[in-house]
Amino acid sequence: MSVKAVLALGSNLGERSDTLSLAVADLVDSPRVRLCAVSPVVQTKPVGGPEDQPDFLNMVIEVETDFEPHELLAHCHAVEDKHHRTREVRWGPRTLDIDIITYGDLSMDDGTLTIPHPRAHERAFVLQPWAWMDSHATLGGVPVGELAAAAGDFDGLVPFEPGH
Ligand SMILES: Nc1ncnc2c1ncn2[C@@H]1O[C@H](COP(=O)(O)OP(=O)(O)OP(=O)(O)O)[C@@H](O)[C@H]1O
Ligand SMILES: Nc1nc2c(c(=O)[nH]1)N=C(CO)CN2
Repeated sequence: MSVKAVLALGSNLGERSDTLSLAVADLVDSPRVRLCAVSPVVQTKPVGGPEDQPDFLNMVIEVETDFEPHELLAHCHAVEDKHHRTREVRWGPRTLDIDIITYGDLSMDDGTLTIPHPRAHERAFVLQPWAWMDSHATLGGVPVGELAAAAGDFDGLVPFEPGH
């Protein structure tokens, strides 16, 4: 049985825009994942972690998949690893981060995987591109555009214009 899932991607090291494009292609380069929707890319101020790290590019995608949640997480980690993701500093700079935001209407927390993502509701860098991708999307019953506007990092977000 297939389920719709929302994935959030972020990059603040290297060729950020290329990395996001390649990562989307890698994520859907599986017969078990189908791309349904892609958000605009936004440039965002880093939230948490070291203050001197570069700005992020962020985006979200919606996929349809028959991966179980942990299989999908492993698939995301494999794509992160392909793009040389390292894990040294919590919320530190990274070439690529992929988070599972929602998986159908599943709610789970088994210590390794929490769905919906536990910080998504307070992150404009996830919520605003999501609202632009899907104007009807809700999280916890609230329109994601409303959550984005109320998020502390909303003012640090601008549409990304390649070449600027
Ligand atoms: N919904 C989720 N999506 C992705 N990873 C998750 C999720 N829930 C729990 N995790 C766990 O979080 C671990 C750390 O993930 P990661 O290194 O991407 O964190 P982070 O991006 O630095 O911080 P944050 O979790 O705040 O986005 C993963 O290995 C995974 O086991
Ligand atoms: N702007 C921005 N800040 C972050 C991001 C991110 O993707 N964008 N990811 C984090 C950990 O997942 C922590 N902080």
